[in-house]
Amino acid sequence: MRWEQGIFLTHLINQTYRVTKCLHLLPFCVFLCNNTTRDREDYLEKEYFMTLAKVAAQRSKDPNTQVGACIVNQEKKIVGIGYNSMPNGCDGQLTWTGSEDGFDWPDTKYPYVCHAELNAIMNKNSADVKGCTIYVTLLPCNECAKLTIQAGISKVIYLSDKYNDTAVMAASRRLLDTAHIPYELKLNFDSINPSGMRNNAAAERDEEAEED
Ligand SMILES: Nc1nc(=O)n([C@H]2C[C@H](O)[C@@H](COP(=O)(O)O)O2)cc1CO
Repeated sequence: MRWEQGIFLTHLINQTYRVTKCLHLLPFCVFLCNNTTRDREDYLEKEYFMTLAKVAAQRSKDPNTQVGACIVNQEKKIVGIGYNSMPNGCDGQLTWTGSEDGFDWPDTKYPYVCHAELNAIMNKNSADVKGCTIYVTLLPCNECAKLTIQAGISKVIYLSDKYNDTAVMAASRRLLDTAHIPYELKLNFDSINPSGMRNNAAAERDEEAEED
């Protein structure tokens, strides 16, 4: 061995010794790297937007079914939000009567109510909603499916399909399928009504009546 090689070897041994002295810090460095430089992976996305749709639903004055919708663009920005309501200026002047027996169609809410999807699209704060995803707490009806298609929305995520077996929803699914718009049932949320405020209030009233 030449003397230059000797010096180099001594230097190498010295460095290795220094590194091994710090090896106990390695797990800490890995922890730091994992926790400070990487994005969290379990952040909310679909649940976040669906929760906003659920909150919007709570603004509805429909005593029977409250629906909310939240439209999100490809940058994951909210561009529209809405809930089922009577048309502007018509609050308190039209009935909320639903499908109860004994009422003709013009005397129910159905010809008049603006669905959550329509309101979310109309409330948009962007030029259009092309390529957006709509989060809606109830599967869109055929009229809203048409609206969704014509507005250029490219995906539907819904929470409840309580009217799944009706002709209206069959037509809606046919429309969405034909227009190649995927619709996805977002599970792991309570259905829209059981824990709703109206029902809680009704349950509380029932409990109070039972106590009296
Ligand atoms: N996708 C939907 N968006 C909506 O905003 N709605 C609204 C219209 C009515 O106000 C209510 C349905 O009333 P009911 O038939 O469950 O008492 O929900 C309904 C659907 C489903 O058809």
